[in-house]
Amino acid sequence: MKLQPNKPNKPNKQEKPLLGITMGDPAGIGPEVITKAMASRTLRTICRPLVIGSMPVLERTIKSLKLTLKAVPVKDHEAMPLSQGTVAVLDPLEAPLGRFSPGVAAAETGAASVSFIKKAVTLAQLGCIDGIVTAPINKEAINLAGCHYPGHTELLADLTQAKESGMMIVGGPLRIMFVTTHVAIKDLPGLLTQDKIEKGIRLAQLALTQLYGIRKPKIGVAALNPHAGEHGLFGDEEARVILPAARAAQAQGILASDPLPADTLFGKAAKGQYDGVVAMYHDQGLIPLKLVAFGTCVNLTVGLPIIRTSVDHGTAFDIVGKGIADPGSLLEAVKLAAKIANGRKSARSS
Ligand SMILES: NC(=O)c1ccc[n+]([C@@H]2O[C@H](COP(=O)([O-])OP(=O)(O)OC[C@H]3O[C@@H](n4cnc5c(N)ncnc54)[C@H](O)[C@@H]3O)[C@@H](O)[C@H]2O)c1
Ligand SMILES: N[C@H](C(=O)O)[C@H](O)COP(=O)(O)O
Repeated sequence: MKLQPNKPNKPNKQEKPLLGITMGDPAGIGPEVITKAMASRTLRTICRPLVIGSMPVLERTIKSLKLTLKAVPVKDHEAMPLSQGTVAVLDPLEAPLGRFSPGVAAAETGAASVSFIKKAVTLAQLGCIDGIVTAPINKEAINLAGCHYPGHTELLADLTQAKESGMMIVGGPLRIMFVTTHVAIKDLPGLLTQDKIEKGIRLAQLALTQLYGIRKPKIGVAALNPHAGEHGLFGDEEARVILPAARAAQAQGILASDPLPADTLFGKAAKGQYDGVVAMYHDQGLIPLKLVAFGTCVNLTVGLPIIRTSVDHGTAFDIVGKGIADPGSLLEAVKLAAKIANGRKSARSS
């Protein structure tokens, strides 16, 4: 059997989606969470998994965790072993990854993690896989390797030439779309523009309607400053850019709120008053998310031409090699990618 391009016009509804799972930074906990997830029965009931990563690293991880799994190499467009107990691995590196220090950011492992992502994107674009699920990269390491991106989100947007895309993270009762991602707090006021906030609201609307099937989602738009700026007393971003963006979205029929004090908005969303929230910056949305659901949240890039989900955690260098990394978020990311892929297959065949 070959890793053939899937036929978009004749989808096989019975077949589980084929998902490429990128290893992330080999010096982080990516290999461990992938290996643990591969050993669980759940994963194979959801999808046909293909690990895109370093073969020797995966073999070492299986050994150190004392798991009865066998890593089987897969070359481009080649046979794919799918039985329980085997892990199909596509290693795209020209030479096997050499020795490296686990738990340390380095150019070599950073470069490897970028190669895994690029390979997965190519396979998804060719239709050989139905979507990609990414294990964590280390942003410092990819930058040491000369890949000057703040994260997967922006790299994937460029690789796929997405017109409009952005980061959404879902977990527990919260679905949060981010206007900015990895930026310094001191640069935030200059980076928050009406255009970017409108885009965040549009992407939240897209995800909530198309992926979650909510016909008229209620979207809470977070303010930036304490008490939503208190009429200019604590900042003018609300009046200058956030309110105009919210009003522009409202004029298009989107049920977006005016800017709301962020300290109470997330609690309201958690109780179901909002279907999703647009957060102005990383920690504004990620602190509530990770407080209520760390380990089960899923990061989703909305607006890409390919399916991409990811874990809610990073490379966790402090626990590498200890055998205690939790694969929960990876399993949730696989479930969501498979659900989206199945939905698209059904839509194509109906
Ligand atoms: N999806 C991604 O690629 C992604 C996501 C988040 C962070 N990162 C990157 O990871 C690196 C480290 O970031 P960080 O230290 O802020 O966050 P982190 O998530 O790596 O670690 C934060 C804390 O959570 C713990 N932790 C994380 N994942 C865990 C798991 N699966 N099981 C048990 N404990 C876990 C760690 O041990 C650590 O104490 C950075 O380079 C960051 O940019 C990547
Ligand atoms: N902000 C995310 C988190 O903290 O979980 C993560 O760093 C996302 O990064 P990517 O753009 O690499 O998905």
